[in-house]
Amino acid sequence: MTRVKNDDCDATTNGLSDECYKSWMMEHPSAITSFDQMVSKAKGKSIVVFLDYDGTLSPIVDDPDLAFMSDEMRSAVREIAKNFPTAIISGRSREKVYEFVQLTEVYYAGSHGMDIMGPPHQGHEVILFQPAKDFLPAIQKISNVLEEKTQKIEGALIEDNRFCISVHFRRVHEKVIKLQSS
Ligand SMILES: O=P(O)(O)OC[C@H]1O[C@H](O[C@H]2O[C@H](CO)[C@@H](O)[C@H](O)[C@H]2O)[C@H](O)[C@@H](O)[C@@H]1O
Repeated sequence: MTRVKNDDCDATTNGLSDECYKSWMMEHPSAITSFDQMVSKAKGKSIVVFLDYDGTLSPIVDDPDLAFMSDEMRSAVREIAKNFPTAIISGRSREKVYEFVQLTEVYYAGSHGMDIMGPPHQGHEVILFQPAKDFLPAIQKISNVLEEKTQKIEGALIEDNRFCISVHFRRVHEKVIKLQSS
């Protein structure tokens, strides 16, 4: 198969082309289908596990407040964290992800990494990393503008993720989205 250079693979409104997607998959194969290769490459190396939350540990649902994780999934993550340092990275606020996950033994990176907290480790206190703290007033202003701009759009929802903001349009009718973008 011909490899397509990453520079030639910009995401378009239709997503990546088949060619680009296949090429990307060659470089980033599924851990499930390449499990043996992954294990052999990991030999002698330190392994750290990074997990996404929405759509990975929880199903995608219409209401972001109802994206609950199953007990089975929670147990699986707990088992992973017993064996490897484990982090959950999310666009959500760190507090919200913790509310869903409820595990003290993992690292949480909320707001796309702008709010990182590590578990207490070998007598040390929890690690907290919040590089965008000074920008909170500006982020709040942006949130207010977004609230104002979207309040008349039926189904639109603003989610305050502390160091970043999500504008949800999953429940906005397709016709309204087309109208707004034209
Ligand atoms: O980095 P992630 O943890 O994947 O966060 C990305 C966004 O996830 C959430 O939104 C997505 O899941 C919702 C619940 O299933 C769904 O309703 C929404 O349409 C998805 O985009 C979260 O609510 C956002 O704040 C995150 O940015």
